[in-house]
Amino acid sequence: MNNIAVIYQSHYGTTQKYAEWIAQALDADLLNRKKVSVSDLSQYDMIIYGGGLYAGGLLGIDLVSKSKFKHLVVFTVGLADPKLMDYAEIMAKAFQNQAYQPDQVYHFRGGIDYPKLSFLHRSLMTLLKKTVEKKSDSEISAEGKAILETYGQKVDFIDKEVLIPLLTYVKEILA
Ligand SMILES: Cc1cc2nc3c(=O)[nH]c(=O)nc-3n(C[C@H](O)[C@H](O)[C@H](O)COP(=O)(O)O)c2cc1C
Repeated sequence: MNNIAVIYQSHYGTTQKYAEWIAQALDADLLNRKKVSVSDLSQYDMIIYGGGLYAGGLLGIDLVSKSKFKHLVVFTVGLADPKLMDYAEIMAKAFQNQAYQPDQVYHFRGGIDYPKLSFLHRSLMTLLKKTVEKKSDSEISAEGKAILETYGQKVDFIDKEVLIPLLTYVKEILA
């Protein structure tokens, strides 16, 4: 089997959980983005990078968005339902160099646990909720909808099954 690194950046563990499942299924190295630099990655045939979505940005993506790798697969983990989301703007911001894009991108749903949020994150969510509430129904984005539906609660949408397309793709490419 080829050398694969699964790298993640996660504040509250949902992205980390998906990364752990992927690494386990592919017998890959699991690395915390905060503990690696680009030079550590040259030994791998494939990099699978996963980051949590925070205020429309993909955590830690600069690690892999500026250097070229043999194979790069990216996954995002957010609160909004991926079936309702348009990720074009997020991915355009994450990969500003149009000439270099990941081979594949996947979007998974995480969760949120309000009592566990940091003061800063909880304040931000309160602010976001107030902004969303001022909008008319037709103006509310998928993220806004998810904030209103889950505000103040503990919700967990993580699901191992959603990884099947990513795992199938990687196995085919590196077969
Ligand atoms: C301050 C804050 C901002 C967030 N912004 C977004 C967002 O823009 N889009 C989204 O889908 N989810 C957003 N979320 C939800 C997180 O992406 C979600 O909780 C995810 O599962 C977190 O991943 P982690 O547990 O790996 O940190 C936000 C959460 C917080 C606390």
